[in-house]
Amino acid sequence: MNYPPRVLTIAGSAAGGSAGIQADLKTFQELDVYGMSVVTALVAKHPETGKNVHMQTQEAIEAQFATANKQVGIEAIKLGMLFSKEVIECVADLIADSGDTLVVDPVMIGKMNSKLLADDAIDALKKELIPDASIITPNMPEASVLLNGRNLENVDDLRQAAVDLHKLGPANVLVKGGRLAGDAVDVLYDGKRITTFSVPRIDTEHTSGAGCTYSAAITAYIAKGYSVVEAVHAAKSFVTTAIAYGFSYTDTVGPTYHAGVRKHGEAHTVKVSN
Ligand SMILES: Nc1ncnc2c1ncn2[C@@H]1O[C@H](COP(=O)(O)OP(=O)(O)O)[C@@H](O)[C@H]1O
Ligand SMILES: Cc1ncc(COP(=O)(O)OP(=O)(O)O)c(N)n1
Repeated sequence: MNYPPRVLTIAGSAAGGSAGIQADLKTFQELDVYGMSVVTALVAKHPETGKNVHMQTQEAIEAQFATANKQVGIEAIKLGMLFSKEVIECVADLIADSGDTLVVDPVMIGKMNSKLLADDAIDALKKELIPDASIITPNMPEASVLLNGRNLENVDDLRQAAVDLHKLGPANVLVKGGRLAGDAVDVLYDGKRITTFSVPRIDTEHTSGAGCTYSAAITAYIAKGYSVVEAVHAAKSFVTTAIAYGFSYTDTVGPTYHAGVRKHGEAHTVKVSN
């Protein structure tokens, strides 16, 4: 029997279910890879104290990783919210010799404005994890922070950002243009060639967790044997359909619909150009 590829997300738990570990595992399931998790923190706002980020101990992080690694085995790893310098250093140690595909989503701030990376952790992310990544997937504000505050406004800015971020050492850089005016264009740079992936912007505010869903889908497709370009193409199509069927149970920004492709048939068409 052929078993599905084993994929691990190391990220924060988003209690509301739209992002983080929850988005990653839903995406892994939709794409038929075997999902496992290391929870670094719980993100959930306490109604009285207002405390939003509840860190897990280093011991708990190490225990989860050891379980996934020894009891199951890992083909690909996705990193999401790590929050602190200490967790980044711990995760860097844990995965140091893994040789697995490594997708780094440099999560910093959620769409609801929750702070998901401490200021003093940015340098550690740049030095300890990004250089070893198979691909990094910053959105525009994250790319801007990684480039020391550079202003990014249009697709040409995204192209230059991808080229400059590549100098930090990752094999591939995907800068996501979710916040561009007009079409939703993402730019991939592999050190030699720029490829752009574009879809018409969908008129919705329910995009919570879109970035997590996208990077989880990229991880899943690479684990299934796609090249990086093929994986980004397929993942962009998957996340676009998830965004198209995004919804909300309340009057706040709602989740993307991870089951969009399964429930509604064909995934969205993505224009790919060099
Ligand atoms: N309204 C939209 N219509 C279509 N695609 C979108 C829309 N908003 C974001 N995207 C796409 O969703 C993916 C996630 O991007 P983004 O929202 O920028 O990430 P993040 O959730 O990390 O902030 C990207 O492919 C981006 O182009
Ligand atoms: C626990 C947790 N991790 C990551 C995010 C950010 O998710 P992302 O898909 O990058 O963007 P938002 O749409 O949520 O801003 C999160 N919110 N929570």
